[in-house]
Formats: sequence, structure tokens, C-alpha cells
Amino acid sequence: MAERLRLGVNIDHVATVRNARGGAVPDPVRAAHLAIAAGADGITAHLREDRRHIRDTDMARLSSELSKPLNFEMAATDEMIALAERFRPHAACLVPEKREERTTEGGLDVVGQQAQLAPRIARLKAAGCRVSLFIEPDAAPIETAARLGAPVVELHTGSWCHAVADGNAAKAEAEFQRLKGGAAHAAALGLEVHAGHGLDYDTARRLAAVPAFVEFNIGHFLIGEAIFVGLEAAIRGMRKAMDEGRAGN
Ligand SMILES: CC(=O)[C@@H](O)[C@H](O)COP(=O)(O)O
Ligand SMILES: NCC(=O)COP(=O)(O)O
Repeated sequence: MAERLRLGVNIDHVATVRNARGGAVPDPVRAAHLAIAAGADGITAHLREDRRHIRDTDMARLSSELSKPLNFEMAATDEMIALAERFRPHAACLVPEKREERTTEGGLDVVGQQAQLAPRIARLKAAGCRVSLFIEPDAAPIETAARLGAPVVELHTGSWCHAVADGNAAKAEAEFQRLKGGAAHAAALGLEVHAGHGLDYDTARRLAAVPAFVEFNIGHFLIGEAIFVGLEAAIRGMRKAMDEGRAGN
């Protein structure tokens, strides 16, 4: 039987709510435990350089407490690599960061940054982390990721999700085919293929029909949905959507 499409729950925006008042609640680590109890296959947390949401202490607790894999998202800086060497998460995903961005705006420039990325990927591997590169679903970054020795790529789904949300059917179809082709290309190179950014129930269900994808990392939509239905129901709803999509329903 084919391995189930995995769901990684990103808890960043529980920390966004916590930080709004500068206190200790809601606790993102408590959310991580609840997400796992609700069926999450792993937890993703993005320790940004500006610490706008997840903080070092959150990452330390997640690294020591979780019963499922932790995917530590980070910029490819020496500061973050050193933290990954200290916390030793199951996985590390290198993402682009701009201080002024509201959220991630695209994939890592792996083609232009090969020289800087290669030693940092080596350090993460030496620390026992499964390295993932968050990239655009295009041939050049996919092939470069494979050459750099990253075993995993996470394809940026934001452009497709925005086109769907905007009702731009032509652009949505073009972006979906870009993701489908990128996933097949990455898989053919032996890469494990993940997807993330902006996914909701509908887009997760549709994307799950692409067999090359092994894992989705989903956060903002789930935390927003949890405000209305609770975190467990939101996650179970996403699990159902992904299973339906994978089964072709
Ligand atoms: C790379 C990606 O799309 C997300 O995992 C990232 O965490 C988004 O950044 P924010 O969580 O700060 O919106
Ligand atoms: N890498 C994508 C991720 O972890 C979650 O992105 P989003 O669902 O919060 O947009």
C-alpha cells in the first residue's frame, strides 16, 4: 500500500497570537502536542531572524518534547545553522527571509546561492538533520537542489493558491501544471517532494491528487480555522481532505 500523504502542521501563528500580548498563552508547544494527538504526522516551526512569532525557547521545547518529527524552518544563516546544531531537529527546511516581508513570498534562490548553501547543507547533514530546500517548482532550482545533495524539496504553492483565491482560472491552471510537472521532475531525480504555503482544504485536496507529493506543510489556514472549530477538528478536516484528494474522490 502506498505511504499515506503526510501532514506537517505549522504552528507559527499560534505564536503570533501569543506575542500579540507579550505573555505565555496561547502556547505553541501545547498546540504542537494537540496537533499530533489530532493526527499530524509532524510539526513545522519557522524560527525567523526577527523572532516575530516562534522563539528560540519554543524551538528548544519542541526539539526536546515532541513525539513526532520536528521540521525546523530557517533562513540559511550561520546563526540558524548553529541553532539547528544545538537543537538537532529531525528536519531542517531552508527558506528565504526578507525582514520586511509579511510572509514567505517565494522559493529560495538555490541557483544563485549554491556557494553559500553547500557548506550550510553539509553542516545540517552532519547534525543529523534531513535537509529540505523550499523552492519554486521549476527545473533549475529542482536540479540545483539535487546537485546540492538535499534529499527533500518543498515546492512553494503560494502562487497557485493566490491564483485560486483570486478566481484567476487561467493562472491557477498554469500554476497547478507547474507544480505537477515540478513534483514529477523532482521525484524522477530521486528527491522526496513536499509542498507548502497557503494551502487550505480545497487546494490541499486538489494537490493531493498529484502522486509525487509525500508531505504537505500547512499552518496559517489551519490555525485560522481552529479559531472557529478548534484545532483538532481543523486538522481532522485537513486529513480528510488530503485522503479524499489522494483517493481521487
Ligand atoms: C515557507 C513557508 O511558506 C512557511 O512555512 C513560512 O513559515 C511562512 O512564514 P510565516 O509563517 O512567517 O507566515
Ligand atoms: N512551508 C509551508 C508551511 O510550513 C506552512 O505555510 P502556511 O500554510 O502557513 O502558508
